[in-house]
Amino acid sequence: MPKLQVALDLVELKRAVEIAKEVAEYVDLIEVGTPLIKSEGMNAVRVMKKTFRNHEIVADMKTIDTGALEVEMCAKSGADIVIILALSNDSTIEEAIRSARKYGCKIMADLINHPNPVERAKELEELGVDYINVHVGIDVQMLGYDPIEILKKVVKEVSVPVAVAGGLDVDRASLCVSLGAEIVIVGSNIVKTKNPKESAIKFRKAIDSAKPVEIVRKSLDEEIREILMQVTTPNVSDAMHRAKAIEGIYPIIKGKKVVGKAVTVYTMDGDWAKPVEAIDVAKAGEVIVIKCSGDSSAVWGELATRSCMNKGIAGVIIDGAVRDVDEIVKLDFPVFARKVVPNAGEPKGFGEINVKIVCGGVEVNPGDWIIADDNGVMVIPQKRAYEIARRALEVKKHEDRIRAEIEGGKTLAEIIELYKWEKLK
Ligand SMILES: O=C([C@H](O)CO)[C@H](O)[C@H](O)COP(=O)(O)O
Repeated sequence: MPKLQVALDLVELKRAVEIAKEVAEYVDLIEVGTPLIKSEGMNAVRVMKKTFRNHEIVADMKTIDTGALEVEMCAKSGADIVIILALSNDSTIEEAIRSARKYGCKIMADLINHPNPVERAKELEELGVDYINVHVGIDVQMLGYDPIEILKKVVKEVSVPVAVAGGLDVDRASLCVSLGAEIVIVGSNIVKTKNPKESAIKFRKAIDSAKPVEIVRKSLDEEIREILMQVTTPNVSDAMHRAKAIEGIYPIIKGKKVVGKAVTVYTMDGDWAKPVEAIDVAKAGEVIVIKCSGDSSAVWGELATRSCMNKGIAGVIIDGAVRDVDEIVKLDFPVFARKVVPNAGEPKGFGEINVKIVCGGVEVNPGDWIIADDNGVMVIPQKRAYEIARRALEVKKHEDRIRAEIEGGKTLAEIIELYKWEKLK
């Protein structure tokens, strides 16, 4: 039977124990994740062992040196399996194995970031590791990779049990088992969900009735759009290390959300020629972002909005002035602007379409992704759009779980151990 391992990648031990209690019935192995070990040390392993006597406890040390010492520490603290890095020198792996045999635990070698994972897996088997873990780490997952293709190759080459990890969802977990994985490791998609128990039950079912599910990937743009529709501008800002929104630009209609690639416009105060011409340039689902040299006369109004809607444009962001807002509200179309005025300017045709602009202190290039909601307008550089969208989704998942814990009656400071994590001076 395939085994399910929950990876507790948190930094707070109390929360980790609570989540582990919620899911214990449905998982076989409980992993003290690397962040938890770094935050709480061997005490985390001890507490997990004492709390979950019927489970195998895995210490994700990611050891790369002093194999014997690190394995000894973990084994004495109650770990049944210690994860070391396949990238380690052979002597570290051999020392870890010797120590494991002496202190009575098993070694799982993690292929994370190894340049030749299939060859290394064969060597690791020769060296005598007990498990091989085909793993794509969290940062690399954010670039769009998963462990499936490497897993397919590794399972054909080794006979030690193979574990798999790396942002697995229920379908991928099921697929991995059908491909031959014996341990499925799941972190985020159990631990960071609102209801870890429900999520663990879904994974349990999926791996116990594993099927070769076909994973159909959408186009990159479709994936980005789909993810951004699920998150908020605060999630995106957090994912970008608290990046700022376009300053001073807010929605004309509250409760609207805009997601799409930017068609940029530079124009003079009140000169509405280029903004209106941009409607002909933009494709359905795109967002027109207009930088005006001033905001005393409107460059946008009701008729432009109607024209925009005919083309299926997702929204308009104006670093300048708009008018006819009563009509725009009736049309229910998302327009964000710096200022509302009654007077329009003249269509003179100064400016450019699809050039670099700077709106409210933020650079916007054609093709950058825009996400706008009641909090403001965030710009995501095109090159990093997929990664930032994925990271924003992780932020959202983390918040979903914290929200559920607040609903359980705790304070935010308690949950995230705020006082402990204040910067030491
Ligand atoms: O090992 C892990 C990662 O390197 C952080 O320590 C994770 O536990 C592993 O990737 C499983 O978590 P998800 O990828 O979130 O499922």
